[in-house]
Order: sequence, then C-alpha cells, then structure tokens
Amino acid sequence: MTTKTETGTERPVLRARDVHKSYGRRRVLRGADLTVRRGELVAVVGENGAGKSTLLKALAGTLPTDRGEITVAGGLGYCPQEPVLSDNLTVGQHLRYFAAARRLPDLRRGEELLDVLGFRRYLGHSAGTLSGGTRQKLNLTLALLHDPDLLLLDEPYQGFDWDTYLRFWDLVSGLRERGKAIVVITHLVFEQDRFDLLADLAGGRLSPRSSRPAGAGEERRHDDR
Ligand SMILES: Nc1ncnc2c1ncn2[C@@H]1O[C@H](COP(=O)(O)OP(=O)(O)OP(=O)(O)O)[C@@H](O)[C@H]1O
Repeated sequence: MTTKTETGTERPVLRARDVHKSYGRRRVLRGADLTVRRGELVAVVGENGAGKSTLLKALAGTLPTDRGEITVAGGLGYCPQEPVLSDNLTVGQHLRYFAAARRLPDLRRGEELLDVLGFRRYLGHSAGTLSGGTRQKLNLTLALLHDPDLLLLDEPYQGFDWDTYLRFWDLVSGLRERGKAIVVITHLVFEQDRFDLLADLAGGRLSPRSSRPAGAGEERRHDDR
C-alpha cells in the first residue's frame, strides 16, 4: 500500500485503488475504489459498521492499509468524527498552533471561518469547556485552515444547529467553486441531491448510487473515469 503526493491539475485530486483493510479477522475494506476530481462533492454512505470511517482514515493516511494505492494531488484536510483537540488549549491557541504547524503566514483563513461558522465568541474558551457542536466547528476550522485541495469530512455536521448547518453548506459551495474536492461521510439521505456522487460502501467496496432522481441526468460512474 502506498500513499503518494502528486502535483498537476489534470490528475484527479484523489485516486484510491483496490484498498483493503482488516482488523484482525474482520475484513472491512475489500477492494474499495474511488476517484474524486477538482470541484466534486462526494458522499460516502452505507450502514453502520460498513467501514466508512475506516475508509476515510485510510484516505487521510492516518490508518495504514493492507493493500491498495491512494494518491492525493495537493493539500489534504481531514476532519475526523471525534475532534482531536487539546482540552486545556483555547480556541485561539488551537488556531495559532495549527497555523504555525502548517507554516501559514497569517490567521486570515481561521478568522474568516470563526465568522462563517459563528463561534468567534469562544476564541478565549478552552476546548474542554465547549459544547459538542462548537468542538465540531473548531475541528472543521482546523481541517480547513490551510485551504486544502481535498477535504475529507467524517459526519461533519453532527451537533450543528440549523443555522450552522446551512452555513456549512454555503461554505462547501464556496470551496467547490474554488475547485476544492470534498468527500463527506453522511447518513442524511434526504440531502442526496447536494452531491455529485453517492458512493455506497457495502461488502468492503464502493459502488455508485445515483444522487439524482431517476431521469434527471445521466448516472455517473466513479470507478471508471
Ligand atoms: N480500531 C478498530 N479495531 C477493531 N475493529 C474496528 C476498529 N475500528 C473499527 N472497527 C470495526 O470495523 C468495522 C467498521 O467500522 P467503521 O467505524 O469504519 O464503520 P462506519 O461505517 O464508519 O460506522 P458508523 O456508520 O457506525 O459510524 C466495524 O465492525 C467496527 O467495529
């Protein structure tokens, strides 16, 4: 299993081929394929325990796989289901430390996201004292801080109130317009028409489920482009 970084706009932003992952005897991924291009928004759907989070961790490179190849062209942002925050650090400290780790010249993007997601008032609050939804906002902000070309989001809107949820989708629209590719794990089947592709994970493999109502457009394949 190799993870490579490529440059060049003509290539897919994400290309995963024949990804396998087992936990002991439990074979979770059994040859998952996924290709995502600039500006595309892909939903990964599937039953509880199908392996969606496992897939995203593998794509993000935080979980070693047993077999397969994953290629990411450009910067990667990963927002795990459970926020990885330091409870004793404030929101502002998180932004500064992550910006420094990413060698960003300033905090402009972080400042914008505080306003877009509406949590600037918590700047001086420790992460450990934040509500679940606000922790998730910080989690998302940290994943977006360096303006990545590929964003991997594991159920990003869990705990968001309705207003934040709508702001989240505005944010995603803006990212897509700027050519960012986004993969989202979601259980919100009523939101299907927001996505270019629904990639259904079952039996350890991904297969396309049409995201448009029948007859509304040609069904696209995600494994053959
Ligand atoms: N670290 C681990 N060690 C052993 N088994 C694991 C581990 N992580 C996940 N699993 C198992 O792998 C399977 C897939 O888990 P995963 O969390 O990827 O599924 P999921 O599709 O994201 O589920 P959900 O919709 O409930 O979030 C499950 O059977 C789970 O119990």
